Order: sequence, then structure tokens, then C-alpha cells
Amino acid sequence: MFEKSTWIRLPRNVVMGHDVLADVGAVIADTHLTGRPLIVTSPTPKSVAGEPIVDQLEADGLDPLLTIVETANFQAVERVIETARSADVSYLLGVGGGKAIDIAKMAADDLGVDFISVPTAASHDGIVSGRGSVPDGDTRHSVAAAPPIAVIADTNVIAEAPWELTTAGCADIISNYTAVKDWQLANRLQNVEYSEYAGALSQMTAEMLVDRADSIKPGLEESAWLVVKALVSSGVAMSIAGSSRPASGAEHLFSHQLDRIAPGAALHGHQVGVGAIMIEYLHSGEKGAWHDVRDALERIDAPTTADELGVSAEDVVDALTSAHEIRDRYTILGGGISEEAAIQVATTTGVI
Ligand SMILES: NC(=O)c1ccc[n+]([C@@H]2O[C@H](COP(=O)([O-])OP(=O)(O)OC[C@H]3O[C@@H](n4cnc5c(N)ncnc54)[C@H](O)[C@@H]3O)[C@@H](O)[C@H]2O)c1
Ligand SMILES: O=P(O)(O)OC[C@@H](O)CO
Ligand SMILES: [Zn+2]
Repeated sequence: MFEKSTWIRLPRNVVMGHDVLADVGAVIADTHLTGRPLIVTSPTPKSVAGEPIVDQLEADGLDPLLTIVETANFQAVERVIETARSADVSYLLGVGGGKAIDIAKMAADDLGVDFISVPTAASHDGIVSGRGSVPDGDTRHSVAAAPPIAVIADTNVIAEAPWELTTAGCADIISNYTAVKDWQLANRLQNVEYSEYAGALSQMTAEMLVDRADSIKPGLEESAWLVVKALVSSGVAMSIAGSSRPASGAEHLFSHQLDRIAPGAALHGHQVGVGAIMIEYLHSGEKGAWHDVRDALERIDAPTTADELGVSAEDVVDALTSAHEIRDRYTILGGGISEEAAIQVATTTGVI
């Protein structure tokens, strides 16, 4: 008897392009949201998009509230939940980078209200996903959450964001190569459920982005458009899989450990990109595709070395040797790699 079932939860509206920030009110009306909105943002995105959204919604006769978050952790999620409850908020807008969007997403899920994702940078592939990613002590959770009911990605705003945020988003997509390899390996060795559709979509997204790498340039709205489309596609792959597996393998475990060892040193996307070079080496050996991963990162201006990330060689080795401990997710790292092996992979690939 066939007993399998799944829920693939996706946004109702993905609105992207030139000046679509002006459409926030229209999107709210289209999604039939009523009541008081809470805008969850961080300091720079507040002035770039948060305040213009408040002005727009006030002009529409709404009574928006705005709250600032600084760090992505469970305490921040709790604070947003309390703010929303005490102000009788009906739905949330996450406005900013990955951290503001993750916090809004998780708070909305807990409150049981809808949430709109308004990325101000193309720096991560969580803009569409039904996952939240938060550190918690020695571990890092990938929390299931409702996906945004709508995404509003203004390519004008995103093209004006610092260029390194866009290169971080590209590197987050390039890391899909190793994430999919790790997922397939876990399927073969540990019988972890694998989705052909999600895996193929994630890998194809990386391939399409790399094929267009030379047309991704600073300040160009066309480039912002290309990268946002790839981030949306990668988020959809996660929603199909019902996990972050299609976009997060050992290169993400390495990055999550680096966040703990060298907090704030580099952007998430840049860390996973450098991780992907080394993890690809572990998958395919010295003559393998790690050269292609490194070349793709170089072509989009993303870091490929510890120096460029602003971390030490010891940090890289520590993160690589402890990455397997951070989460119960089987990858090429298996039960862990030795310090000698970590030094060898990082040296051979030129990361240290
Ligand atoms: N939920 C998911 O599926 C998922 C996917 C990928 C990444 N993530 C998470 O997202 C986070 C990484 O996201 P991030 O790299 O955007 O980090 P971030 O949210 O810290 O943003 C980086 C910086 O860019 C700034 N910024 C954003 N837009 C700007 C603009 N227009 N102009 C100037 N500055 C701007 C932010 O204020 C911040 O200082 C990590 O916590 C990661 O785990 C989650
Ligand atoms: O589940 P994690 O490892 O946080 O991954 C989510 C996202 O960063 C994938 O690009
Ligand atoms: Zn990522």
C-alpha cells in the first residue's frame, strides 16, 4: 500500500524587479493580510527599506510597528514574539539580510501568523525557504518554519547593496554543488531520503549561476536579478526537500563552526564558498572539481582563502576537524577528519 505523503510549502507571491518596494501595500492587499504589521529589520536595512515601508504603509492607513534585531539567536526570536504579542500584531515583514529574515520567519511561525520576506541584499538563499538557521550553544539548528507568504525583492535596492553581499549570495549558491554531493553520499551510505527533483534543481541552479558568472557585476540591476532568481530557486529546492539538505552539506557545517570559532569574521556565503573548495577536494581528490569551484568563486569576486575571509589557518583547521560535531547530518566528513588531513586539504587547495 502506498502511504507516502508530503507538504511542499511555497510562497504565494514572489515579486521581484525594479522598484517593487513600492508594491508592499499591493502585495499585502493581494495576500488578504489585515491588521497591524510588525517590521523586523536591522540597522542599515532599516534606513534602506524598513523606513520607506513604514511611510508607505502609514500612507495606506495601516499602523505599522518596527523593531530592530542585531543578532540571529533564539533570544532575538523570543523578543520579537513578545513585541508582536504585546502590540497586537497580525503579521510580520522580515526586512534585511539573512539574519533579520530568519528571525522574522521563526517568530511568525511560532506566533502562527503570516510573514513577508523583503531581502535588501542577495546574500543568502533563505529569502524563500521554509527553514530558519540559528546557532544554539555548541550546535546549529535548521528549524522548520512556514515559508514567507510573499517575497518582495527590489533589484534596485539589492544592486545598491555592498557588492560583497552579492558575491556572498553567489557563493552560497555555488556551495550547492558539494551540498548535493553530500546528500547523495548520505543517501547511499546511510539511507537518508534523497529527492531527485530537489537535488537536480539545486545543482542546476549552481550550474546556471556559474554559466552566467561573467555577467554578474557590481551595481548592475541585471546582476541583482540573476542572483535573486538563483536564490529563489535554491530556496524552492529546500522547500521541495523539506530540509536544507539540497543547499547545505559539509561546507555549511564548516561555516557554522567558523561562526563559533571566529564570530563575525566573514559573511555566511563567503565561508560556505571557501568550505566548498575543500569539501569538493575531499569528494573528488586532487585532480577533481575543486579547481572549478575555486575558479567559479574567483570569477564572481568571492574569497577563496583564509586570508581573504579574515581568519587564521588554525581557525580553518579547527573548523574542519570539528565540523562533523555541529549537527547530526551525514557528510563526506563522516565521523570527523584528522588534523593532518585537514591541513593537507586546506594547503593543497590553497585555502591556507
Ligand atoms: N534560512 C535559510 O534557509 C538560510 C539560508 C542561507 C543563510 N541563512 C542564514 O542567513 C544568515 C546570513 O545572511 P547574511 O549574509 O545576509 O547576513 P546578515 O543578515 O548578517 O547581513 C549581512 C550584513 O548586510 C547588511 N545589509 C543587508 N542589506 C543591506 C543593504 N541593502 N545595504 C547595506 N547593508 C546591508 C546587514 O545589515 C548585515 O550587517 C546566516 O545566519 C545564515 O545561517 C539562512
Ligand atoms: O541549514 P543550514 O545549514 O543553516 O543551511 C541553510 C542555508 O544556509 C543553505 O544555504
Ligand atoms: Zn547557506
